[in-house]
Amino acid sequence: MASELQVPIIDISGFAHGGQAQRAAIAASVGAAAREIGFMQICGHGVPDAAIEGLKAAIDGFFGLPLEDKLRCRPPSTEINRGYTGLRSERLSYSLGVASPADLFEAFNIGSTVSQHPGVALPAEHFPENLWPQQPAAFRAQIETWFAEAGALARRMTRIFALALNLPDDYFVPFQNRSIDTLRLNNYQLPPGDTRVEPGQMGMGGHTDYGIVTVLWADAVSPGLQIMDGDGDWHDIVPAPGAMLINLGDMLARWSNDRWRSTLHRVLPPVNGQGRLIRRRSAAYFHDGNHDALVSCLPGCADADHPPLYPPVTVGEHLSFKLRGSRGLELNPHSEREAARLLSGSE
Ligand SMILES: O=C(O)CCC(=O)C(=O)O
Ligand SMILES: [Fe+2]
Repeated sequence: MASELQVPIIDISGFAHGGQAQRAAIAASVGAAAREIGFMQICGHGVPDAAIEGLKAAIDGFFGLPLEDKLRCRPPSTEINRGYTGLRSERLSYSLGVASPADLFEAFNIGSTVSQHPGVALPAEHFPENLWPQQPAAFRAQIETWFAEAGALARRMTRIFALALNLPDDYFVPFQNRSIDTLRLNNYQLPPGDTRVEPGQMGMGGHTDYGIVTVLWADAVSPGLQIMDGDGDWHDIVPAPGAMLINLGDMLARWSNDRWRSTLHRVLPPVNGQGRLIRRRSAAYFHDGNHDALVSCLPGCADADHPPLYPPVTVGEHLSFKLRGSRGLELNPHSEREAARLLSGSE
């Protein structure tokens, strides 16, 4: 049985304008959560309630459309991480090279585009234009507001991370000033009467997030999100009222040589123990870093007893392998460490 794990709640409101001691105390709490769990709940995050209400309305409005309207927002190929992806079309565990049945979520993806960076040469594959639906009318404005708020919070977190790693607070800026950022709106909802769940099938299969940091808004619905601890046991996570979940991605695990965790997580199928359908929503903002940022072990995170665990990789290469797995359904052969953790975990 999965038990609930206390994910620390950290108030970061004093970070922007607080004194040195206050900033150091916040960085110490964030560093401890990054080391011990890889997930934290942030309050004092500065994201207005109205932006959260707008996000929820946009999710409800879009996913409530008839299927044929949603299918009109599908990208021309799975290589384009934009627009609508239907139920049972992705398999997140493939991003780690682990086979599983198709995931029981539908999603809508939005991201940074080439046109937002005029005069900068960026690879179109990582910055495709967005595929906005015509309806609901307010969707685009609500989602663009959320994208800006979550992106600002992600960048605020990277300053705190830098201090917690004994680096200047702007250390990560050269790795993130043209960052590939994507927002995935997730809707875990089976159509009425369709309670088919295959053995091992998940709402979203076990995976780590691919980039630097994820800002996750999620419904306080359980069973839902689970994270794996260091012993391979899964724990239910329900966000505290008003808190935003923050989890570290693979880039911070690689930079820190696994001192910090890119925690495995998954979402259980949207059906409760009695076979009743339960709906759950989430919005994951992935702050992934510049496509050409070369990520290798940070100074101070390796020594004779702790040699670097990962070869250097660019953000762009890493994302391509991961997305070819989860979206293209080609098992990723480059994630042995994380795959071994997923396979050794409890059911
Ligand atoms: O739905 C959730 O709570 C988690 C979503 C997630 O892990 C993701 O989109 O990467
Ligand atoms: Fe995730």
